Amino acid sequence: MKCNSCPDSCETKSNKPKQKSRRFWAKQTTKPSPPPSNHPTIILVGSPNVGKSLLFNVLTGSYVSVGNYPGTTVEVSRSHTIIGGQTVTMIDTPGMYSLVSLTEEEKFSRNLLFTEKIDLVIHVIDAKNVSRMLPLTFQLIETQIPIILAVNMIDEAEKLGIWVNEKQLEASLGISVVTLSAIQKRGIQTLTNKVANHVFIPSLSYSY
Ligand SMILES: Nc1nc2c(ncn2[C@@H]2O[C@H](COP(=O)(O)OP(=O)(O)OP(=O)(O)O)[C@@H](O)[C@H]2O)c(=O)[nH]1
Ligand SMILES: [Mg+2]
Repeated sequence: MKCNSCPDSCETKSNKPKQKSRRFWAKQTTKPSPPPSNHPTIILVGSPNVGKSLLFNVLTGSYVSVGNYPGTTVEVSRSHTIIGGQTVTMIDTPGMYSLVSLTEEEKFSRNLLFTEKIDLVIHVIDAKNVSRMLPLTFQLIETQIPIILAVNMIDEAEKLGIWVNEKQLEASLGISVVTLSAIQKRGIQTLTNKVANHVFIPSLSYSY
């Protein structure tokens, strides 16, 4: 559209090239689900900026972007890895605060839980803000998909004098809990042991 009061080169509102919003980008790049494989599927979910992608990289040896700001991940990443001697499919997701989702990214993550055959959810939370992140844990428990609560960033929490009692949390929530630091690779072996127990020896898992 031409602007009547300015030279031709003027960019009126409607002439301006439209920028791709992050939501648009997320919509376009999230790949459709691949055909179902026989491997157990494990999905990493949680609020933005809690370390899901770094944990995904540590667990799978892949490289997906990690950044110190919420919303780094805008597309779903998948990778195969060996846990307990067997192949599993691991999925990294955009951050979400709630299953009652509002943003496009949150909807992607939530929909994956209900459209794919998920064998285990790893809910990643920040050890510095456990109580703030538990509402999503409760919502995930309600889905009845087996769940492990991964309390990440214990290195930062410890510096602040915050100590997360894994056993106490397990007892009060009735689910497996692992405290870890993805950046220091602490707690990773405990996590993979618990993942293997859930996925390959379901009788050893918690029942809700
Ligand atoms: N100190 C510390 N930093 C961590 C740890 N895990 C992740 N981080 C840092 O936290 C920031 C966020 O990590 P990401 O893996 O991008 O977080 P995310 O949950 O994938 O974030 P979104 O993609 O926005 O949902 C990065 O700067 C990581 O290096 C940890 O255990 N300790
Ligand atoms: Mg991420």
